[in-house]
Amino acid sequence: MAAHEATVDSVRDRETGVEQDHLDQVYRRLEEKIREAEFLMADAARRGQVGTPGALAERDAQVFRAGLHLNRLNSEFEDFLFGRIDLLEGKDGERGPDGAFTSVEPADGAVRTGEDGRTYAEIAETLHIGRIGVLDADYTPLVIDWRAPAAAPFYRATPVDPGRVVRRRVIRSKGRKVLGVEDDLLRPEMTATLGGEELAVVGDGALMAALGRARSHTMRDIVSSIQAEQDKVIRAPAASVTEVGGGPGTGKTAVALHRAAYLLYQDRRRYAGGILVVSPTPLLVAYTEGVLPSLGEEGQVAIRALGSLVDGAEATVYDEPAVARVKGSARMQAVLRRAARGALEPARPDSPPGGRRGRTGGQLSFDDPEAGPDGAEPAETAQPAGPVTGRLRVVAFGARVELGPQELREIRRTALGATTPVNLLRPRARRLLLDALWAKSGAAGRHSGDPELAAEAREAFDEDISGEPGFHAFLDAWWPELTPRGVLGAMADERRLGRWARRVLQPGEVRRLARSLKRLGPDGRGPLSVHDVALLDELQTLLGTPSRPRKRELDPLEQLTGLEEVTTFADRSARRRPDRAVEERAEYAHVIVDEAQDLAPMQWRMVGRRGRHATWTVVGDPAQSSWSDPEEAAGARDEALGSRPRRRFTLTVNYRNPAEVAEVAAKVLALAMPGMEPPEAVRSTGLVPRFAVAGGDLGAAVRAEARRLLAEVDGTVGVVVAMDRREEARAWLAGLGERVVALGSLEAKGLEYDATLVVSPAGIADESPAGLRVLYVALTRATQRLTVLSAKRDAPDADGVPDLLRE
Ligand SMILES: Nc1ncnc2c1ncn2[C@@H]1O[C@H](COP(=O)(O)OP(=O)(O)OP(=O)(O)O)[C@@H](O)[C@H]1O
Repeated sequence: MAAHEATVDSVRDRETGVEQDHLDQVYRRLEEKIREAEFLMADAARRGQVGTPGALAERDAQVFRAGLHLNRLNSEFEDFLFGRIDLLEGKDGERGPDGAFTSVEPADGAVRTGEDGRTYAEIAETLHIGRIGVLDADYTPLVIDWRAPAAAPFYRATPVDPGRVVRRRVIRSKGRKVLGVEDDLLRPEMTATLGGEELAVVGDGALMAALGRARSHTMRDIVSSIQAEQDKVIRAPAASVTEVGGGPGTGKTAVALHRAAYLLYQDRRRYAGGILVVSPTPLLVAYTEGVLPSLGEEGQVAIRALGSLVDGAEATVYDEPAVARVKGSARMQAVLRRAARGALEPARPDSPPGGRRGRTGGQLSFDDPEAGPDGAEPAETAQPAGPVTGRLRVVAFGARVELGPQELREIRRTALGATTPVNLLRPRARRLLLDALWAKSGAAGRHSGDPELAAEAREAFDEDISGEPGFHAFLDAWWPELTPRGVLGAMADERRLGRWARRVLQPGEVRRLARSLKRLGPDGRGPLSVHDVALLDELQTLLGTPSRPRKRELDPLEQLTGLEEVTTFADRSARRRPDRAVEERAEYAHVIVDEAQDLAPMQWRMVGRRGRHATWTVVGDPAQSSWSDPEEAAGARDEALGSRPRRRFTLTVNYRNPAEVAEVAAKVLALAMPGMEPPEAVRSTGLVPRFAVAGGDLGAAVRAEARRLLAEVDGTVGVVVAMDRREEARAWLAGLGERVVALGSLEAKGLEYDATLVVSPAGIADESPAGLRVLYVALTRATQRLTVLSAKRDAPDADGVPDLLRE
């Protein structure tokens, strides 16, 4: 036995040494490339001193390329090299651009059958797979980029369909040191030789080793162990819409992120238009945002939480479920459309119209246009008259001309008759006012016989009136520039909101919505919820932004030399905003939606606007949806994705939860979505979930159980409570260290922990109509251990199993 172990160890050491030699060779080559890049930089600097425009432009281009190259080479990734495949001879002898042979099928004579009936073959090609491709000086591939076609067999080959792959090896390394190797034999029946020696096989299960590893608060890439069904999604063609379904832990998020890196590799030029990854929560953004840099991709991908999609807005609060249901509903479109127009009118006679930007109006030479007894629209004219009354008076051609409330109302109605965004209608409104004043002045009649004279007189009239400060002040107050936040703030007035929501929302819904929007304050600047952000985006579209002349401040040196046309890579990098690698774009070339099942209709509209001309990858699991009206959301999703053809994939294996945890979660799935099959858990740990019951002091019980879990696992512990218990739970866990976090049920989405403590399942299930699905999410976060802690309302049995989780 001891002798056998010694042999295994020596094979392992020898094979580790083989890979160490290869990695050393790779680093020698990388060092050469770094020296080349540095030389290019220095050379470019010399050219810069020559100073002719041609030399400067050339310098810039060279510095840009060399800088990019250096950046990539200098970042020493963990697991830079992570894979190797040993291949049979291919059918045709052609090499691809990465230097590897292209054929997938073995050549006819690649495998011999011996007299003993066994099969034999010689390995014809060995490829190493890593995060970026490296060619030797003679163009032989030292490392193949994981996204290159030649790397696909590393992920795709299975014993049933091995193609040319005989042995697949996962190499573990740190910096420049190879730590170990793990092999899979794809043709175990075959005796294969490499350089005359029989192919060695080391270890079993690189995937299992990866899955068993302790978790931290950031997600790792899965580049060395992507599974075949996942690889198909990652490499699916970019065109139109790719939809990916699959239960918890099947790798949907991981696959979506790897797909972003793959698409950039495939067609960098096309995706220079940017890739947007939309995540439901900032916590999930923080958890996932390190994955792309670890794959060597940063610049073109923006990962944004739903509450951070609108420039300048950041959601910091949650709405209670009943309010969220109203704000997220597609019905809000109609309410916002009316609010965007209705907010032009003052709420009260002594206050400016809702949401106006800028000036206060000062001494206005006009009267409140909405006052007067003859309102054709009683709802909008219900404002009592006040210090500002409803008339516009100007002096033209020495005579007073006046427009009364009814005329002004007519003019506004005509101006609003166009579908153009409200703020962009101001010039039209101004023109209509001038038309009306002109007509009323009677001047048109005086020149009726001479159109040329009439046109001249009209021009002079317009100039006169427009030049009057009183006319400007009137226009500013009567048709102010509205802001989305301002309109949202105006909707906090229940009476006005009631008018705008008539026949769309129920009175109870209006009351709840207005109450919630009070948080924004009268100017709309208060804290926003995730759902408010989608409303702001809708309003932005309805209101529009009038164009303003842009001032660009020129560096005095630039003015002298015209040098602003020539910048270096370093200049541009320095100008980049430090907090956001990618400038906020209005639209993207590809949009990836993670946890798509959670998007409310208004959020789909917001995301849809960012991908009107994009290709899409949409990943999600309906069984985990926290949105209460899936049908309404499906309609909005269809609208956002349009008529593009769809390609659908389903991931079937749960890589996160051990079978013991998955079994408990499946009980809730059966209640939440009867008939839906859970994904199959890939491993089992023998660690049965614990059921505990809290006595009188729930906080003490949570703290004690969290302590116990912290002692049992090396990594993280997530404590999931109902949303309204979040603050309390944070206090319960105070001082227990950074490995443990308290999460509201909606915040647990997409995350995972070594151990999870789910507190009062019934409390979570009763939170909203989607509560059971939210509970299913909570129960599927653990990679090793799960404890369910019941309170009285959970009606636990003698074993502590709550009512919801019993057979
Ligand atoms: N091929 C793989 N190799 C190693 N780990 C994997 C693999 N596929 C998935 N995992 C791991 O499984 C866990 C779950 O993956 P991920 O979060 O992407 O799943 P998900 O389908 O998005 O889950 P959920 O629907 O619950 O959010 C992660 O830790 C991920 O790294």
